[in-house]
Amino acid sequence: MKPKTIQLLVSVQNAEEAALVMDLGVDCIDIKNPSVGSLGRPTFEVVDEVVNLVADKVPLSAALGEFSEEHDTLDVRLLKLPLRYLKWGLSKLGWPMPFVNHVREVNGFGRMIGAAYADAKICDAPSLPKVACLASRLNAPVFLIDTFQKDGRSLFAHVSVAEIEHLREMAFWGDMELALAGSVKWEELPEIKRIRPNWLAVRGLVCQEGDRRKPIDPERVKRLKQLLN
Ligand SMILES: O=C[C@H](O)COP(=O)(O)O
Repeated sequence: MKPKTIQLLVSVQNAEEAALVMDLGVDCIDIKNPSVGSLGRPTFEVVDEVVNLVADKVPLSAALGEFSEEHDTLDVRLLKLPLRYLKWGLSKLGWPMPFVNHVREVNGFGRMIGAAYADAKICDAPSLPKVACLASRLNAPVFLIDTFQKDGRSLFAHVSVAEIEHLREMAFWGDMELALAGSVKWEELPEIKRIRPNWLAVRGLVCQEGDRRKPIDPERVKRLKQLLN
């Protein structure tokens, strides 16, 4: 039996990049503002433009920012858009009840991703296993491991392969898909293919010069797609 392919999610910062990666056949388009953080929130206007452009051709996701600092300023119109996935960063989140209540209030069950930071200690976020349990209880469709600090170090600088494999099992029993992200590098792709998450989520890797704030380079997307197959 042919092993399942790892699906590719690419984070875009505007409709132009969304059109580009849609043509290149990515499996999910994530909308974010990389210049304001790991899960930097895009404006409603940018998300709306991407939604109108992509329609229902490719599943969409949007980053909402860091819950502890930005949930008061969320433009609720974002939640009404047809986005398959939503993700809040959980840095500085001590007691998770306000987050749990928020997911209930916005009826985010089934589309709020459990986004965990591999460098949780640096940003005072709940640990990876804690987010995995929380996400499963909130009926999250996906458990994502990303990095908070975009300082050139990938998720593998903070979490071992054995830990990721354990988390993959937790995700499986929690009925969630596993997504890996966090400044992933070309030379780490064989390890990622060996771990075989459901999703690989990238931004920096497919941007010009590997810089997540620069525009997406189509050649890098093509190369990544080839290497994942
Ligand atoms: O959702 C995934 C992130 O956009 C990953 O970004 P990155 O590859 O620049 O760390």
